[in-house]
Amino acid sequence: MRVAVTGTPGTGKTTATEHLDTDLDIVHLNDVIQEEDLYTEVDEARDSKVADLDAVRDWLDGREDVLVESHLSHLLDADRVVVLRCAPGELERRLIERGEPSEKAEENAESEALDVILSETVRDHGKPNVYEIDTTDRDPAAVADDIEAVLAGDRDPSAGEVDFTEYL
Ligand SMILES: Nc1ncnc2c1ncn2[C@@H]1O[C@H](COP(=O)(O)OP(=O)(O)OP(=O)(O)O)[C@@H](O)[C@H]1O
Repeated sequence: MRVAVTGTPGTGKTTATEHLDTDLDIVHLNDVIQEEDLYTEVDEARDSKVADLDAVRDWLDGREDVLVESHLSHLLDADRVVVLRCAPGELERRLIERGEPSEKAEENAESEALDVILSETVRDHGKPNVYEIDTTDRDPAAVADDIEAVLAGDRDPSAGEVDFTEYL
């Protein structure tokens, strides 16, 4: 089984997946992209690298029973996709606290309010394979418990129930 855990930067994918108790191999994809040079170019303006998704797919090919964590993971094949959500104000606060520039924090908060990643996920994977989890005001261990429920098949699919449009 391949599970993707996606969500806007700051929703807590890395932190929550570090708390998981699972037999799946956890792939922190952004680290792999850096370490294995799986990018096509460096975006100087955003101080980030543009991932080479074909190279990422090749790297993942043949790896069974993985949980792939990244804001890009929903762009890859997966059996189930977990989309972590966070209220935009709290998301911005988390990113600033992590040391991100305010522009980047604001941009991500707006993207979260607009459901960008959720929409892409539903478009590419279909609603029955999507599991939305709101992380606002929840600690990482509780979020990890919810992800474990998805892995165990104990949680129903959901998409669009979290509504942050009041922040727009
Ligand atoms: N449930 C939570 N409650 C409060 N703060 C959290 C929670 N989860 C993560 N954080 C904090 O928010 C920041 C972002 O978390 P994290 O790096 O796990 O997000 P991410 O979604 O993996 O981001 P990226 O896509 O950039 O890797 C970190 O400083 C982390 O300590």
